[in-house]
Order: sequence, then structure tokens, then C-alpha cells
Amino acid sequence: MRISRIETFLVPPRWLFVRVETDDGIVGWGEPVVEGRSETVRTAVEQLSELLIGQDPLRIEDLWQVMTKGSFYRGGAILASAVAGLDQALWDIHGKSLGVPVHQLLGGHVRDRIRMYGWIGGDEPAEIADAVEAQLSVGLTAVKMNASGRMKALGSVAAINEVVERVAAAREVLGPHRDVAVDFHGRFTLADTRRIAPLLEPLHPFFLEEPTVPENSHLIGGLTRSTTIPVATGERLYNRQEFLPVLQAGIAVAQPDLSHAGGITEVRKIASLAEVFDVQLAPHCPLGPLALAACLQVGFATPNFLIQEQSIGIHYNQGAEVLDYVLDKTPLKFVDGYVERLTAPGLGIEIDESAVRIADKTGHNWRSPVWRHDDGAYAEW
Ligand SMILES: O=C(O)[C@@H](O)[C@H](O)[C@H](O)CO
Ligand SMILES: [Mg+2]
Repeated sequence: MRISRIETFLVPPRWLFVRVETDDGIVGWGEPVVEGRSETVRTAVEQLSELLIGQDPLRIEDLWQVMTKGSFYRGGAILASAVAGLDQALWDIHGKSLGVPVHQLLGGHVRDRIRMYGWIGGDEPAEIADAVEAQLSVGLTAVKMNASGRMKALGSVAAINEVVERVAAAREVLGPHRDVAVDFHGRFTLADTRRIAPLLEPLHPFFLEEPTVPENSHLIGGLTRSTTIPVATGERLYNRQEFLPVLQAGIAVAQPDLSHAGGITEVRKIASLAEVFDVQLAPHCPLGPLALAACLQVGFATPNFLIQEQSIGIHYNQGAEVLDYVLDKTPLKFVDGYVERLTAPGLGIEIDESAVRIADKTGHNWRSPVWRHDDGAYAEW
């Protein structure tokens, strides 16, 4: 079997899919994307394709090595995401060629179902209660919210109290037994996060995410040592090397993104590294169906797996939906807040190719908003 053709599709709301075809007719799908930079990743996928056409798709590790190390300048979000989507497609092909789901190729399942959570925003305090209700009504038992919106005055007691009030609003609707994770999105200084964390402790957050921007990962130990809340990070870390310092600094939850951190091949290794630090995996995934399926395949085969993010029914999907692109929607339905083990071959979902081809005609030009605080200063989005 040889790889014969590679195509990409820009699909709303903000995703990019790749379709890898082989000469014996097996097709694999993946999702190589960076939110806000789909076209750039598309170009990177096209360049990497030159290395893959004519090759045996089952030699995933070898192709991964060539894609990541085959040129002098390496790494970074764009390249790691391009490799990630292609890697997912290769695992999809491998599973389909043997008629088994990918998790079987990773050693078989260690669990029968995976707990899921959805994002509820949080930038607008008035919308929090309704957003929590919406997630509970689709059967979820855990949500994640932003710690803050745009701030009037960074570091002010008002800004700090607002975080506590937002999380309290979510906790009130959730009751004592469901979970709320709080995403700091790198929006606060670490000094402020250290002030806020103890105030959140009585509300029992599931985890506190991205207390620093990734380039300030060296600061994160200052927080992990000062709060009992499990600290999470990783959506903007792209390989084991970048995860090592935050693992050593005492994070509790590692959040590699299956579409950013080198795909199934690398995230599987990140999970193994995390296990040595007693850290649980909770892959980041505000993305589409292929990224989600790749997360779940890793989750079914990974012992130190906590929970899975997903974006089904999230309002920022702006009319387009994760499930629009899959033929059989039942494998991704929530049962008591969980997704049951995917048993179909490969990634375990069947892509609606005609829907994808039609969606690509519209495409999208989704961009990260540029954020400024009320005083005009630049803010991390
Ligand atoms: O943890 C999350 O789901 C968010 O931080 C998103 O990754 C961010 O809005 C970019 O898509
Ligand atoms: Mg996040």
C-alpha cells in the first residue's frame, strides 16, 4: 500500500481536514489546524505531503520522524499541527487496513467510556447560568469556563472578585457534585493568579488551566506549590520536550491537543511521560470531529486519562457543528456525561465526504480576536 493523494478542506467554523488516499482505496482522515491559522497550516500540510506521497502509510513512526526532523528548522505550532493531522490520518488508515479501532493498535482499551466536558464561556457573567444549564441538558456533568473577560483594571480587587463571582455563579447551578474547570487563558499575571487561587479553593474547581502563557512556563511552579487546586496546562505546548518542565514544576493535568502536539504518535508519548509525574491527561479539543475522535482513541488506551474536552453544541461554532461532518452521529452521543468506546475501524467515525467538500467551497477565515483591556493595554485573548 502506498500513499497516492493528499487533499485538505477548509471547513466552517474554523477547522481544516486532511484526506489521505492510498492506492488500494483505503482513505484516512485527520484534522491539522491551528485556530486562526488554518490557511498557514494548509500550506505546511501541502509541503509535508511531498515527503509522504509514494510512501507506505503503515510506517507511521518512520514517517513521523521524517516529517518532524527532515528539515533543519523544526517545531512550532504550525508544523506540529500539520504533522498532527497527517499522523491522525495515517493511524486512521492503519486501523481501517486491519479492521480495528486505533486504540486497539495502542495496546487495547483500558476503559469502556470517557467522561466529557463542554465549554460555557464565562466572559459575560449574565450568561453563565444559562450556559451551564445548556450543558447539563445534553447530559454532561462537567464544564469549563473562562476565569475572566476583558478587565477594567488588571490586578484590581474588582478584577479578582469578578473571577470568584463567575465561578460561584457556575457552582450554584452545578450543585456540589458536578465539576467546573476554570481557564485562565494566560490572561492574568502569575502574581494575580496566586492571589485568586486560594479564593477559588472553597468552590472546588476541577482544575485551574493556563495560569501562564506558554512562554512563561518557567513560572508555573510558583502556583502549583501555592494552591490545592490541580493546575492544568498544555494546549499551546507541542511536544514532550515542552511538557517536561511543566511536569517537573508540579502540574496535575496535561492538556496536549491531538491536532497541535504531533498527533496520536506524540500525544501517546506525552501521556507516558506524564504518567511518571502522576499527571492525568485531559486533551484540549475545541475543534472538529477528527480531532475529537483522535483524542478519544488515545483516551481509551491511556491509563492516566482524566476527561475529554469537546465542542459539540458550543455557541462559538457559529452555526456549523462537529456532528455536521460525520455520517453516523450515534458513536459521539453522550450517555450520562460519557462517550462509549468507539468500535468502528480507524479513528472510529465516518466522515461525510460530500458535506466536507461542500463546506470547503464556503471555507472560512476565522481569526483570533485581538483583545485590549479597557485602558487600551494589550490583553492575551
Ligand atoms: O481551553 C480552551 O478550550 C480554550 O483555551 C481554547 O483553546 C481557545 O479559546 C482557543 O481555541
Ligand atoms: Mg484553554
